[in-house]
Amino acid sequence: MTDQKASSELRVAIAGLGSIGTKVAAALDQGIEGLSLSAVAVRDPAKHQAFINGLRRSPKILPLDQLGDAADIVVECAPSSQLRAIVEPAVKRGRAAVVVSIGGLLDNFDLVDLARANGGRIIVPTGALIGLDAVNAAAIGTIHSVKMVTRKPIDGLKGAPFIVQNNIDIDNLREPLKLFEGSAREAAKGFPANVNVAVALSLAGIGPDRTQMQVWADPTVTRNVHRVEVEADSARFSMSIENIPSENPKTGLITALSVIALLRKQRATLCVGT
Ligand SMILES: NC(=O)C1=CN([C@@H]2O[C@H](COP(=O)(O)OP(=O)(O)OC[C@H]3O[C@@H](n4cnc5c(N)ncnc54)[C@H](OP(=O)(O)O)[C@@H]3O)[C@@H](O)[C@H]2O)C=CC1
Ligand SMILES: O=C([O-])CC(=O)C(=O)O
Repeated sequence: MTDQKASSELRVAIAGLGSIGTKVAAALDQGIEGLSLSAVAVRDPAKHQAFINGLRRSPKILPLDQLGDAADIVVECAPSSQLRAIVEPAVKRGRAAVVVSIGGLLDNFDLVDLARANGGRIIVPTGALIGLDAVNAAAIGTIHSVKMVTRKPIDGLKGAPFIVQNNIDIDNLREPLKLFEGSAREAAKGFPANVNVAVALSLAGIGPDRTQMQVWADPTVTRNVHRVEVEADSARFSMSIENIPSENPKTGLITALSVIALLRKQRATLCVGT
């Protein structure tokens, strides 16, 4: 009986044990109905040994491309540069890949076809955003426009390629500065660790070229603030979220919780929200 139950469990692997990955691993280890943590991939095993030893049941440590051998669901929690190395082998094996570095998917969109051809799936959590359920629903009808404004504290933006390439000094800002205005696709190139939310929003709605966004460096805020306005034939809605940064100042604390909530839904009897 116990064995039967265990074998019907969905095995979950996590790629990357940083701000998001450690919280998702800990939640799985503490228990999510019908799921178990089977494997992790890390760049430097020694760095993460203490964390792994602290788990109740030690997962295997595997290379990125072997996670799909050990899991039904592979959760990508690494930099976007690693997205392809994580998602490609998983979906080739017909596994589900949960992707948080969703900005990285825009240049690797063939992975969606690869997943389709092999019975795999690519699942994007709402992450650090809000209201993708409403955007999904509105997209069944016609969405006329989606506009998003992101404001982040200086620490959350440091090192973004757009800032470095344009030689913008944000360290001494005293008031908010609009850094960027354009499409979600262009924003993802300039701010790959900052606007995954805009790409998720765009894929739920009218796509990365029609989704308009602004990025502000704002020394007056302490949270990562995202405001979205949607105009559709079914509804008009505005949503905003003020994320408390995690130990990684670019990443809001709620992101890991969103992934955990998504995993909980995989086997939950009562599911709320689309
Ligand atoms: N969708 C959304 O709403 C959001 C998405 N994000 C995105 O989620 C991703 C993860 O964010 P976060 O957890 O804060 O990032 P962190 O930098 O805290 O963690 C990333 C982890 O990936 C590890 N890593 C890097 N390369 C590899 C590799 N080759 N193999 C295995 N592990 C590797 C790093 O290892 P090491 O410790 O050795 O460097 C690090 O532990 C980022 O791309 C971020 O932009 C963030 C916020 C919101
Ligand atoms: O955490 C946030 O507020 C959003 C973020 O970094 C991202 O979308 O990449």
